[in-house]
Amino acid sequence: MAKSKRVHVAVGVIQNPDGDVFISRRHAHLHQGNKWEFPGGKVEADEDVYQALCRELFEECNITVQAAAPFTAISFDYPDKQVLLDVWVVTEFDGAVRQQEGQEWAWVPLHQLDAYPFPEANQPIIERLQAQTAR
Ligand SMILES: Nc1nc2c([nH]c(=O)n2[C@H]2C[C@H](O)[C@@H](COP(=O)(O)OP(=O)(O)OP(=O)(O)O)O2)c(=O)[nH]1
Ligand SMILES: [Mg+2]
Repeated sequence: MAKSKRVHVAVGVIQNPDGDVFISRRHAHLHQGNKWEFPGGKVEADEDVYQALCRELFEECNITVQAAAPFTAISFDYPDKQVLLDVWVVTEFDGAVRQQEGQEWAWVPLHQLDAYPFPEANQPIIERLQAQTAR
């Protein structure tokens, strides 16, 4: 399949002061439905990935991102879709995180992320987050 078919997705890792990560459960009818996800969505034609991250996190979580750092990028081929997950750690934001799209949500300690079924592409993201805080 042509490389141009790959969907570029901005993904945000949002942590609270305890280090717990905010995740939501994808609606059943969507691609990778019922799996848990980090907030985010597709980069639109008129924006760069950081703009997409800010827009998606406002739309989905009601926060205004003030600063974020690139964390990792995962290119993954599902049988039905090719994605590039452009993952950022949100380091500063205004507002209180609130799921805006009726999805189930949770704040989860890093070591408990394995208990939540994520899309296959997320596995290296989760491992890397957990490795950072392993002691
Ligand atoms: N947001 C997000 N998407 C993920 C993750 N892991 C993963 O494989 N994906 C995939 C699922 C989808 O194919 C794609 C993101 O699409 P999306 O449905 O969230 O896009 P969007 O928010 O722009 O939604 P829409 O406007 O198309 O309704 O990336 C993840 O952790 N977070
Ligand atoms: Mg989304």
